[in-house]
Amino acid sequence: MNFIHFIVPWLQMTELTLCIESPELKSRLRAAALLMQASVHELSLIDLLGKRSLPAHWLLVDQGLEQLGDLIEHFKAQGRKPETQIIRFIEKPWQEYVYHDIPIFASIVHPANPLAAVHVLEKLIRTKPFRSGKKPLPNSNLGPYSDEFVRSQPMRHAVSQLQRLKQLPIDTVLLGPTGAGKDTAARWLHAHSGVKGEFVHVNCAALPEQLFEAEVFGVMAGAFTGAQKDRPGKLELAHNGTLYLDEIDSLPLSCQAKLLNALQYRGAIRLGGHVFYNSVFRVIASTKTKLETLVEQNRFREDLHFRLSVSQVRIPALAERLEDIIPLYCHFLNDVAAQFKLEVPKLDLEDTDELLSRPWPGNVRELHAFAQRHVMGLGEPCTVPGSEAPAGLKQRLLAFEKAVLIQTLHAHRGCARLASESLGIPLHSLYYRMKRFDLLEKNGNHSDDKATQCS
Ligand SMILES: Nc1ncnc2c1ncn2[C@@H]1O[C@H](COP(=O)(O)OP(=O)(O)OP(=O)(O)O)[C@@H](O)[C@H]1O
Repeated sequence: MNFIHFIVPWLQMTELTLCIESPELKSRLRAAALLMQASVHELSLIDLLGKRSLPAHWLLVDQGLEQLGDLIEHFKAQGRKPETQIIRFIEKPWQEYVYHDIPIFASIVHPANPLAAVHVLEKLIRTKPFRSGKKPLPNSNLGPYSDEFVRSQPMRHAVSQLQRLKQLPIDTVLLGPTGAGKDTAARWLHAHSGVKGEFVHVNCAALPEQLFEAEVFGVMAGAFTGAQKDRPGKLELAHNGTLYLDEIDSLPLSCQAKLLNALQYRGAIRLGGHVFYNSVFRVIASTKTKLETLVEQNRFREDLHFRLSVSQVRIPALAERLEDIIPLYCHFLNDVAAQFKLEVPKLDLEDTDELLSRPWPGNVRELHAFAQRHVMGLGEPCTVPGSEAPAGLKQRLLAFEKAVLIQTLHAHRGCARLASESLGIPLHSLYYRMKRFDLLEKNGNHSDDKATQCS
């Protein structure tokens, strides 16, 4: 009730026109208007088309884009620029991302109750300009769990668990399919944990069994041929920080026993050494398969599973996160376009349908790659209206060459020397082409220093 008392005096001055077909939505909005004590008119689309100018400052509609287009054309034909702000109610969140030429001030997903309607209207009207129909979201600083793209229930649940766990120094297992965002979650937990130490990544799938002890526990000089210097292990490096055991489901049983001891006693003895060292760290482990299942199949030690699984968070597959797909995709389109100073492609309903109907076996990683290809115009992921291929063969070849350069530079993190080697062209020739396509600034430092660092 406090909320209503607070906003009512301000909203009393608001004039709303409802042009709403859905009876249910109409009654909710009427109730909302009553709560707001706003001045309300109700008009059908036909009534509106019969008028010479739009009637109120705020026009609330639930019409399709076609009818809205007719409406706008009608007022344009009258020689008047409609000054009314249109708020469109939509059924599904992703419809908001369909860009069009209709000047819609904002889109709201059907509010569930009158109070919610008051809340969204108040917020929108106050924060003008909230979102234009054409411009994608400015999102360069959004964290991975921004409300903008955590809309689905399974992901919201995962994020709320991560929020709870972030400052609890307990070991955590992240479960999820490839590319779903386990690494992202682990880094986020570390970054928000408030600890001073490092985030130390151990890729258990890529670690040969024979090197496990040397890598994880460290080595003393002379421990084996080639061990010329003392080298700290990952366990030591993670002191006061986080030890991230990526793909722990791939760790051989023999290594699991050694790891269990080290986790139990929070320390180890370097290979070839005699002194036990202690290390304080939090363990985060990621797995694609449930550890319980691996235990049942005798592929994972039960005691290690119990040791690690103090808490568990499941990062859902993208296919379970339908509501997140379009906002995430728009975020990636923006980011990639900003990174390479390219145009942000438009999306239409067909694109969104395609994005929502794909199975996404590679999850967020695949969606990201899809957005990269889309921005660079490589292998059209969706039909993009208004982005026809360049007319002549020469232009097409040039566009292709530019896209290949951008992709290669990106793959080598902007290192010109590695990119030139990968493309099989001399460095000076790569610089010449980068200059020609105005790519020199876009990829940051391409100095020889940088090139040397990349070796
Ligand atoms: N919430 C998110 N917001 C933005 N980008 C994300 C998000 N989740 C994942 N990504 C991106 O998706 C890609 C894959 O994510 P990540 O490496 O975290 O997945 P993973 O589950 O650890 O994959 P794998 O099991 O194959 O190692 C990365 O490029 C990451 O930046």
